[in-house]
Amino acid sequence: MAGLSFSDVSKLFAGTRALDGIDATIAKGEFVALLGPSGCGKTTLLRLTAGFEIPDSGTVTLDGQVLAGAGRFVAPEDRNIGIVFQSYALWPHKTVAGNVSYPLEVRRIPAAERRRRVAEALELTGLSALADRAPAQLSGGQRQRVALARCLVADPRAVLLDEPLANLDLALRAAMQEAFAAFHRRTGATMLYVTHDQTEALALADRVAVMEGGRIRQFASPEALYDRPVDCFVAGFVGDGAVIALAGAGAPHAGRVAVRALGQEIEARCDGAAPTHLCIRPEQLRIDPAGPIRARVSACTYQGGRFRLVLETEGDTLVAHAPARARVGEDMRLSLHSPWAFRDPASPAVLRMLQDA
Ligand SMILES: Nc1ncnc2c1ncn2[C@@H]1O[C@H](COP(=O)(O)OP(=O)(O)OP(=O)(O)O)[C@@H](O)[C@H]1O
Repeated sequence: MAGLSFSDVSKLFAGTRALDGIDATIAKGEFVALLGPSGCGKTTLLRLTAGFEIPDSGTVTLDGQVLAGAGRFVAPEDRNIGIVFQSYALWPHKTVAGNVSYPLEVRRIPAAERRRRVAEALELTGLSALADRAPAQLSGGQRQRVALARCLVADPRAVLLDEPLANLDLALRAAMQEAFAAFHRRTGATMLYVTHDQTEALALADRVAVMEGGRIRQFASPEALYDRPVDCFVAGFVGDGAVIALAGAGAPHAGRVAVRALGQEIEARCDGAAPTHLCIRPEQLRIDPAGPIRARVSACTYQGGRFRLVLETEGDTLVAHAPARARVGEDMRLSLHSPWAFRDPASPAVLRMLQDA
C-alpha cells in the first residue's frame, strides 16, 4: 500500500547528526506518532517530510512519488502536505471561515466549491457554529481546530502535526486528543504526529516510532511498545516500571525463559533471543505476604484510585501499585507475574559476545 516512506535518511547540522539512517514506512491512512526526548530528531524528520529541510542522504517517498533523494527535490508548496504547528498561525483579521477558505482562494478554487469545502471542514472539526468569529474570540483548543480545518480543506495527501497540543492546558489536551482521534477516523488521512508526551502518543497513534539520537529505536503499536520493548531505552522511556539487568538466563523456549533477577529464579516472557534485561511493569508486581521478593517502600504517591509505590530491593528499584497508602520505610513482600525479558543490543554482555565472535 502506498504511503509515506523513509529509506536510509540522514541529516547532519554543523556536526550534529540530527537523523541517522531512518528507515520507516507509514501506510496510507495510518496515524503514526514520533515520540522521543528533546533533540532526538522528531522535528527534523517532520521538516524533511514537509520539504523545509533537504536530507543529506536517503530517500523520502509519498504515495510512490520521490519527494527528496536520488537527485530529486519537490518544493514544499508542490507536495500537498498539510501542517499543523504548535502556534496556530491564524490570520487575526480573517474570520474562522475566512482562515479556512484561504488555501482554496490561493489555489483559485471557484467560490461555490470553496463554500462547500469550507462548510465540510468546519463540520468535521466541530466549528460550524463559530464560522463568523475572529481568532481572538476563540479558546486555544478552538484555534487549534481552525488550524486543523484550514489544513484539511486543501485535501492533503498527508497531515503533519508538530506538538499541536503543547500550548493547551491538561483538560483541553484530553478533549483535543479525542477530537484528533475522531477526525482521523472520519477522514482516514495519513497523519504523522510529533510529541514528547508519551500518554498522547500511546493514546492517539496506530503505531509509535520511538526515537533517540537521530535513530528509530522501535516502531510498533502502543501495546507492543509497552509489553515488549526491544531495548533498555524504550523499556525505560515508554510506560512506568523498572528495567533491571539479569544475573543469568536459561535457554528461551516457546516464548518463555527462566531468568535470575532480584535474587530469584523468575519465569518471563521473551522473543527467543537470549535475554540480558527484564522490564517489570507495575501491574506485574503484586503485594503478597507469601511472595518471594523482599522490598522496602521508599516513596508513595496518590494517583487517583490507587497509590504508586517505589520499592527498594537489594540493588534494584521497583514500581508497584497498591490499593492503600503505604508508609515510607515499610517492608513488603512481592510476587512477580510474567515480566518481559529482552536482549539489549548495547548491553555489556551482548557487546562482549560480539567482540569475541
Ligand atoms: N537548524 C539547525 N541547526 C543546527 N542544529 C540543529 C538545527 N535543527 C536541529 N538541530 C539539532 O538537531 C538535533 C535534532 O533536533 P530536532 O529539532 O529534530 O529534535 P526534536 O526531537 O524535535 O527536539 P524537541 O522535542 O526539543 O523539539 C538537535 O541536536 C538539534 O539541536
